[in-house]
Amino acid sequence: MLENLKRDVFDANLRLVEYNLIISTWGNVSGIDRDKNLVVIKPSGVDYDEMTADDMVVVDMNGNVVEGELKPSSDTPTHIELYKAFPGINGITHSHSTYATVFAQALMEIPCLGTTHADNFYGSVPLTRFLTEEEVMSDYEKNTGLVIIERLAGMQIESAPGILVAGHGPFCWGKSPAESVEKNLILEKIAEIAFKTLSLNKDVQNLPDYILNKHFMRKHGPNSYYGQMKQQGEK
Ligand SMILES: O=C(CO)[C@@H](O)[C@H](O)COP(=O)(O)O
Repeated sequence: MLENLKRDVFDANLRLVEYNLIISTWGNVSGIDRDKNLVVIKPSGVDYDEMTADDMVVVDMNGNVVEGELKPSSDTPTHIELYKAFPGINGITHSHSTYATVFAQALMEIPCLGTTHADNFYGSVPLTRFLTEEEVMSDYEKNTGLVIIERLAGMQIESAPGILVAGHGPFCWGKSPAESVEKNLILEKIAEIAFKTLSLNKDVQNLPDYILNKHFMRKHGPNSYYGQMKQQGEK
């Protein structure tokens, strides 16, 4: 079942390796069939060079395996919570890409210091809080999804196609599994540039709002959430 989506998810997972966003079996990419309300995700702990499209695991929105011999990614509950909360996304990538993970472990949002950042993220790349001990012990992966949703409350998903989970790493999303990987690649480059910029000048100021707005609106246009808000005279 869902052979085409399995192939898309498989190809997207291989892109994590191709783009050097992961090592070992770190990270995972999933996709969702919104008509069938089923998620396809990478199997847990399987080497990418041994993985096949047929190994992709199909789960329902409660995380129950509908098809697949292997155990679904350990982060499956996180992916499911994000799909439930954000109906506009159809692909999710989680990795431990180096510079994004450095900011996540340093408990720092990635400040908007330049135009390539402004083209892709409206302002700083957000950071979640740590999960509480109770959240970790009760349902770690589901609660990881819930703290992401909590942090993004009031924001538009297109304005921040990715987030940093405190002490953990980045989660990114898009209209497809492939797009969610591209967002992680962009996030990782933005994080690297910001890290090196701050290493040169720790007191550097953020990009002025008028440049941020120009770039974000040029890329996302007046029909985007922020385009409409700007037209209504709000931030
Ligand atoms: O976040 C983590 C571990 O911190 C996971 O991304 C693992 O690194 C990969 O787990 P599987 O997808 O293989 O279960």
